Amino acid sequence: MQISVIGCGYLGAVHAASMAKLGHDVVGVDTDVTKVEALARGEAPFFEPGLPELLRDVVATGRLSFTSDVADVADAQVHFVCVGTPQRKDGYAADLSYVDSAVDALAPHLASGSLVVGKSTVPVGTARRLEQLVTAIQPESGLAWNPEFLREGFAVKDTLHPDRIVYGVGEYGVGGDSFRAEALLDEVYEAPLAEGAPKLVTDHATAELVKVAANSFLATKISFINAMAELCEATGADVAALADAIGMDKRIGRKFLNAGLGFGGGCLPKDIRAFMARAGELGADQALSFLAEVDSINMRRRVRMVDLAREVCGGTVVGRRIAVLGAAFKPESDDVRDSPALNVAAQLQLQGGDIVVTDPQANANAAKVWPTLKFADSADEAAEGADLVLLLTEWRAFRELDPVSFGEKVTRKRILDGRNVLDPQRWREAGWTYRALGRP
Ligand SMILES: NC(=O)C1=CN([C@@H]2O[C@H](COP(=O)(O)OP(=O)(O)OC[C@H]3O[C@@H](n4cnc5c(N)ncnc54)[C@H](O)[C@@H]3O)[C@@H](O)[C@H]2O)C=CC1
Ligand SMILES: O=C(O)[C@H]1O[C@H](OP(=O)(O)OP(=O)(O)OC[C@H]2O[C@@H](n3ccc(=O)[nH]c3=O)[C@H](O)[C@@H]2O)[C@H](O)[C@@H](O)[C@@H]1O
Repeated sequence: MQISVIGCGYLGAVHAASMAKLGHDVVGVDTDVTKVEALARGEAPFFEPGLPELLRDVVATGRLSFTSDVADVADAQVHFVCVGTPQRKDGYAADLSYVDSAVDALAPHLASGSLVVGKSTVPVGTARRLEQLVTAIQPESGLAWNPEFLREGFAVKDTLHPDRIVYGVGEYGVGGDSFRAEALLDEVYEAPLAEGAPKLVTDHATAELVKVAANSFLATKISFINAMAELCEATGADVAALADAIGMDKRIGRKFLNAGLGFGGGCLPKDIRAFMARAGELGADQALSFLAEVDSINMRRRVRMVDLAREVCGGTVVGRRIAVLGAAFKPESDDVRDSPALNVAAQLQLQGGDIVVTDPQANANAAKVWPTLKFADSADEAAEGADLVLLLTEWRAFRELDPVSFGEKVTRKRILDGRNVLDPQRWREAGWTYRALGRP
């Protein structure tokens, strides 16, 4: 099948390459010409495990190409919209300007019988509005919403082998027939469906809500355990043991109960805020008032880490050399959007600390956001002469540090484990002062 993917960022580049891997003929479209040129050479413009190999593989088959001109995709039967929906600068709502301009630019090129498929995360109601816009220009077309649940760091695997596939089909569907929209998507996802991925077909609004509800639930789970961490800190209890114990209840589950610095990234924080904003517009703000608490518990973790660093440094960080291990919002990613690690590093620098950051993949992106920070190529280099070490993104290289040899680099053996991933006993036995969020 001929497919286009509009917007080739973290989501779209992986989606385009994966669809070509499934055997489709795919054209990726992006307004960023540099990105298009890199992708056309088969180079991933960001770090994502498995993506470089996949891109090289499918670009070489000729099934995947890239363009910055949306007119080039007029022959496609299915068009996936994967552009960004960041938080607006003037509040919590999602900025839909990229989605609107992508669909506006695409609509005049839609062939009869083609389907526009939204994958970006949008406020409920967007699909219906866009469907009216699209069918006004090409009445023999339709629009479906097919939310994406991939995780950065596992994006290729999550796309090729999804936990579930959700289609939100419209009232009209292609040429007035919503079954046609479903049939086209079945053809796109033939391989994962044949592998047993569950499929859920619903209306536009439910599909849009499934996505933000899932991210809100994940965010709530993380803030729940971080609220327990606050209690643990007040009582001397251990949140890691608590998470293990409650997680053994199959109804609760241990996943997404890792307490620490909390959630960041280009999705969870902005999605819960956009969801609250949309609920307000719909007159249902009370229903989601708990998400404001989820957000503030999360943001408090960053403040707590900064306070703890100051406390361990004897009341001030002014002039203290602090090594920050991690800048990405999570391991296996170079994404620093709303990164808790980078936020803490920046706050400590603003308070007068002499901060050296190191991240296996995200140094360059972090330097674009905070050019005044110093960056090192390794944990050892960052730790040289440090008065304090902060582990803020749990890359394997940091989790596996040897406390004995690492201890030889620093001036003072003090470490704050912002992700609860080190063995406190081992580090203490090697002479370190070990502190973590939510642990005695
Ligand atoms: N990053 C992730 O892991 C996931 C993201 N999502 C959602 O997917 C959407 C995209 O997210 P990311 O890929 O992370 O964002 P991103 O910022 O990495 O990528 C967006 C891309 O769209 C391009 N673009 C903007 N306007 C365009 C236009 N008019 N025509 C063509 N290209 C255009 C940009 O140049 C950029 O390359 C968001 O709604 C996000 O919430 C959903 C699931 C996972
Ligand atoms: O909509 C999206 O873009 C995606 O958002 C998240 O994926 P992602 O942002 O890649 O990363 P997660 O693995 O969910 O982690 C998010 C943040 O939560 C933090 N986290 C995660 C788990 C945990 O137990 N504790 C915790 O603090 C991570 O460190 C990270 O900062 C969801 O997991 C995906 O299903 C979704 O598709």
